[in-house]
Amino acid sequence: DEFFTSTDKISQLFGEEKFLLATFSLYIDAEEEIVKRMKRDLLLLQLGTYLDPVDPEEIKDPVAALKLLIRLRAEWLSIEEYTQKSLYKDNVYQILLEYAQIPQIEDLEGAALGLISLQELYKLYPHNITKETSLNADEAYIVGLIAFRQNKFQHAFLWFLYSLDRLTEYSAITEKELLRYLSDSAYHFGSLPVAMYFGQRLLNLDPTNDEVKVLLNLYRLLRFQRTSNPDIFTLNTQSSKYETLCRGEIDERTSKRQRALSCRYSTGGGNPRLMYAPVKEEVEWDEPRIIRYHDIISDREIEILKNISRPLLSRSETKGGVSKIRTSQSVFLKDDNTVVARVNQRIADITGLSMKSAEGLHVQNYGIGGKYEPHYDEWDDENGRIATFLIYMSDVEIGGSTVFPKVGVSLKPKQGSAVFWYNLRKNGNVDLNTEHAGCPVFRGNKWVANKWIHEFGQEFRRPCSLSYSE
Ligand SMILES: O=C(O)CCC(=O)C(=O)O
Ligand SMILES: [Fe+2]
Repeated sequence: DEFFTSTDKISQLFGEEKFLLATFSLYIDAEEEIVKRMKRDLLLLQLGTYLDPVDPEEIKDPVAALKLLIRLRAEWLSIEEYTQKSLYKDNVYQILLEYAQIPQIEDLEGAALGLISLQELYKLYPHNITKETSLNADEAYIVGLIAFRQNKFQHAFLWFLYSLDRLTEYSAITEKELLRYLSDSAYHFGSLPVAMYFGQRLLNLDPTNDEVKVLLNLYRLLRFQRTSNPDIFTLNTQSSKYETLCRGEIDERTSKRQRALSCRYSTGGGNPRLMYAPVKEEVEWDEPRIIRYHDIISDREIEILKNISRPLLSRSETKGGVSKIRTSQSVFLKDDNTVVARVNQRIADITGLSMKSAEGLHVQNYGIGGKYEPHYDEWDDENGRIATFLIYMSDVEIGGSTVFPKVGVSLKPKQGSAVFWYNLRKNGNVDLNTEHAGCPVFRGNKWVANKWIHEFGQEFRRPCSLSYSE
């Protein structure tokens, strides 16, 4: 409205002024109320970390790692809700918060799926895997929800059940929501009586819930049409050879054959650099020949390699790009660093192969349940990956072995040691028995470094053969 052209209108403004100031005062009260709420929420968050601390040492436990991701994300969401509404736009703290490193939803999903793949491999129930670090009802619900969205209905069911068991008055998730998810996941898994049981419990709590009434009627009808009724309470997954090996189940024949293999000191065929410091060489398998070299890299060199790699790590890829079959981060290091160059030289000395056409040293760190499913290192190249030199830069407490499912071999990571094998036979064909995998890491931080050695330059070092069988 226009005021200056009418004194009558101007006199109305007196009332307006009173209103303005009174409202401003109320506004400040409301802001104060928000500050109070922020302080209360901060206290709750602090209390949460105090009562249920995550120890950085414990991150090698997959549940502790997942818990930290879930909590950080939840904390961030509640802080963000306030700061986005804040009066003080773009103040320094808001900017600092914006740049904080917060796990994304994909992190939670990946971590929960890593956990579930460990449960599948080792047949672990939620109460088994949370022996060291327990999850509260809300955290367990999140794991269940991620499993549900990935159609892993049995695991979803078991996690919802675990959550229901831990429900308290402080939980954000409610009994009704959990019962609904329990019923739904049992239905999708195919266990109709269980779906009906939890549906009925929900209806008892919430008698006016018409949707559940409809569902229960549907389940009753379906019950007579369906024949199978799988037991949702018992984990019963079928295992491949890869999974059995990862669980550490080695058959008697394999271990007998392994015991017959030998161990010796080697000078790399009289290499002057190895004459006075021969390497400890152990034959891990005869066909394909897999050799383990002990103490070929020092703890100090390992620390240096980890330190230069840390800021450069990014999600490892496979032939088809980023993939669920390979969950690790890695980086190819350039040869200009002295430690990298020294390690390259040592590999050349030990293997007697030329590093001229080799790839840069590839440092790799695995995540929660991190693995690399069975694959060949050779990518059908003209100048193929003739051999692999795999250095273990850490021990792994549980899981994380390198396994060869075709021949039944399992190699346990041992810090400072390396394993070596030829991917290609002398006739240039891929040795199909060199298919291998990095097993899911169950507990520990697994670091490895690969050196992929290529064909070009090896003509006189590893003579070719025209024979079909060599
Ligand atoms: O981590 C392992 O044990 C195996 C790694 C591997 O096979 C690869 O990176 O190609
Ligand atoms: Fe590999």
